[in-house]
Amino acid sequence: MARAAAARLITKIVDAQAARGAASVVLTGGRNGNGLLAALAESPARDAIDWSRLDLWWGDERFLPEGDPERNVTQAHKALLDSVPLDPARVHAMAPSDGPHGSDVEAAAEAYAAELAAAAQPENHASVPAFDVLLLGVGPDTHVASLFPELPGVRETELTVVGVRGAPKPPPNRISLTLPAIRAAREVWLLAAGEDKANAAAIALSGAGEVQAPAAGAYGRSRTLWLLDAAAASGLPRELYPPASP
Ligand SMILES: O=C1O[C@H](COP(=O)(O)O)[C@@H](O)[C@H](O)[C@H]1O
Repeated sequence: MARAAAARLITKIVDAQAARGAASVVLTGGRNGNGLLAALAESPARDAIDWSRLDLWWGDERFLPEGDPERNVTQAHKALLDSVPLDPARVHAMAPSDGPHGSDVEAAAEAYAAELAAAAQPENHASVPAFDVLLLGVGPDTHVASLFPELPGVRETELTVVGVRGAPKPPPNRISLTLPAIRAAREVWLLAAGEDKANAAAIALSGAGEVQAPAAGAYGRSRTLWLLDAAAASGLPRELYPPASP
């Protein structure tokens, strides 16, 4: 799944750069997101990307000190970013808990919302850029980014970025794009690999509400793709399950 998703992402970035001069991708943390980045790092086709014309954003961040090994940005650097010639000014990490906003997670969220708004194209009448691809790892509890079932973040309809407190998965403090910001992306790709994602995929794709199953509320303006391996797809309703190959 990671290799297939990486191949798709390379093509999408190259196409966006050809069409619009630059591409923008929102990264996700977690096992599936980092697996995709590691597969991209290993792919010889990665050289087709003009890395200096790629904007990278994050869908969420674990609010921890700079360089903490559990931060999504730290893991992304290790998996891929340190090995490609990105323009550092185009790598838009969320603030750490020992950064300019200290431990104030709401202030850090507000600052990221301002950075997104400054990069938004006025013609789109949105307060975030029209991301080419927004990646989301689906958690076993159906969370996406740091929007967890029933927590206030998933109910947010005005703000584009929220501070999250009391997340059921450590660490409790996080920063997350909201569903309205996620839905401003041209394409949203949800990644689910492994048996522990089977229930989450089945629930989100069976008509669940987004407050109970945040993954159900994540979709893009032009396209929404669920990229699953066989184990994660094993609980899908029969009509969604791909026909067996001959
Ligand atoms: O904590 C997080 O978890 C989710 C999913 O992670 P996984 O390891 O279960 O694949 C991830 O999407 C999110 O970005 C991250 O902060």
